[in-house]
Amino acid sequence: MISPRRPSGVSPTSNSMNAAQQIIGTATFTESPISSPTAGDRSDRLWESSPFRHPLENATSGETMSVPESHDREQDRDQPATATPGRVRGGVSLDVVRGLYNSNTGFSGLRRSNSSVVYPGGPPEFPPVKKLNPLNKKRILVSGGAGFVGSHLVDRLMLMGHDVIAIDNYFTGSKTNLAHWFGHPNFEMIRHDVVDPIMLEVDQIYHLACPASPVHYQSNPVKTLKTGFFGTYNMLGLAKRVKARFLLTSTSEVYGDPEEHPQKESYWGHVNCIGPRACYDEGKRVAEALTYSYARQDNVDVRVARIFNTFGPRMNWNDGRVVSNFIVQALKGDDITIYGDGSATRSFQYVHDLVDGLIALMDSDYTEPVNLGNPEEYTIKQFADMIVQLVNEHRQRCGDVGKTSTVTYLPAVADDPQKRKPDTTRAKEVLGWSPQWSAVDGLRETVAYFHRSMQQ
Ligand SMILES: O=C(O)[C@H]1O[C@H](OP(=O)(O)OP(=O)(O)OC[C@H]2O[C@@H](n3ccc(=O)[nH]c3=O)[C@H](O)[C@@H]2O)[C@H](O)[C@@H](O)[C@@H]1O
Repeated sequence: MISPRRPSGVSPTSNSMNAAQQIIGTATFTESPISSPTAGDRSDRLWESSPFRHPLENATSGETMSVPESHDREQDRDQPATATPGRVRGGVSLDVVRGLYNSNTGFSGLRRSNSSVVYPGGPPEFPPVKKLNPLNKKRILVSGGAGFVGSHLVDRLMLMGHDVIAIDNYFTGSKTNLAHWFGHPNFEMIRHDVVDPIMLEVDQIYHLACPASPVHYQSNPVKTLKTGFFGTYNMLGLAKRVKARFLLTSTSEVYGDPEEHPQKESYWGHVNCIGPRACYDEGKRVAEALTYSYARQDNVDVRVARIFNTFGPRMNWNDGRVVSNFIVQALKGDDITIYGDGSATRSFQYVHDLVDGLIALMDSDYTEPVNLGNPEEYTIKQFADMIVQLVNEHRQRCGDVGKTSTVTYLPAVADDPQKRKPDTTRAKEVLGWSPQWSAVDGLRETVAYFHRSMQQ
């Protein structure tokens, strides 16, 4: 394990003195929980012990869902994630989190602040953030904060009561994803491209900025490589200067088309360094190399998450990745486009699990790479069948009659990894983290989100 040398007197977990400490010294404050129906229980790990309902028997809504016949549950027996957590990390209510991406949120900060400088309808209404003891309140930078994963991370950190600065160049991110925080005193949004340096005072840096969809990152491969190298270099330089803890969001793509299955963190990978995916895969590999070089040479306090396929609300319709492509195609009744023969495999994790894992990793002492993914593995054909079935069931519930999609096979894409499944033993051991959402359960919410977005 790499153990960066720290200045004496700085504990490994406290990082450097946080911004709040610098301002208010040692005054003591009492933290108050967020004002939600379930407020009062502030355990970060409540979801780990709660007797949650099985996701396929949603007692609240009365909905039931059948597991697609084509998916062999046996293959998941090592990691059955079959619970829908009622809360997510940070003692935050899942209902509050959901409210931030569902249209009927009632949180109208942007609308009201824009209506008039004197707020005729009252002051802006924001989602309920925790009031943190300033000793625990951190100033946190999220690069790529307006993107799909970044915006969910910003939501969570804001609800937990931290000061959050999001930077984004809006190449794939969108201001709309964070509009509910505009004007909040704990939040700042900066248009900035990480390939250029930026000066900020922060305690923690979550470095997410980089397009992740093969369609996007291959559209400008030189820019993708610049983002991988210079973006990470600039964020690490900032971390070094202000002694912030730095977390790199790396990827399962560092394993390339793997010859080891499932993939452990110790696997060095099988990447074609001159292929069409190299701009992303090698960009992330050099980002990891830079990260550990700064740790060894300059004592930067680093964390590295290797993220496996992730999906959820706020994915772009035109993202180009398999989850959004298949859901949009199925909702429209269009053909489901399988590249190749459909035998390639992927393992899909819901975005809330990923955010839980990122925060757990940042707050841990562990400095080596950690896989964050859901080991539930599907062939792409199984996945297509499952999406068609989930979309049909959703439409039936909504009384929305539509054409059922059929599958069409297109030529395989170059260097497409043939199998992918995370070994999450390390995350379980060092973070106490494992996915809480089954793919089916997350997909059900995602299908509902895309359907609502289409109707709007
Ligand atoms: O979703 C992610 O998190 C990952 O997405 C991509 O990796 P990849 O697994 O290739 O993602 P997809 O483009 O979603 O492809 C998954 C599989 O579905 C197939 N696919 C995709 C889209 C489609 O319309 N049809 C289809 O058959 C692909 O050929 C591939 O076999 C990125 O390269 C990763 O960095 C990122 O972490």
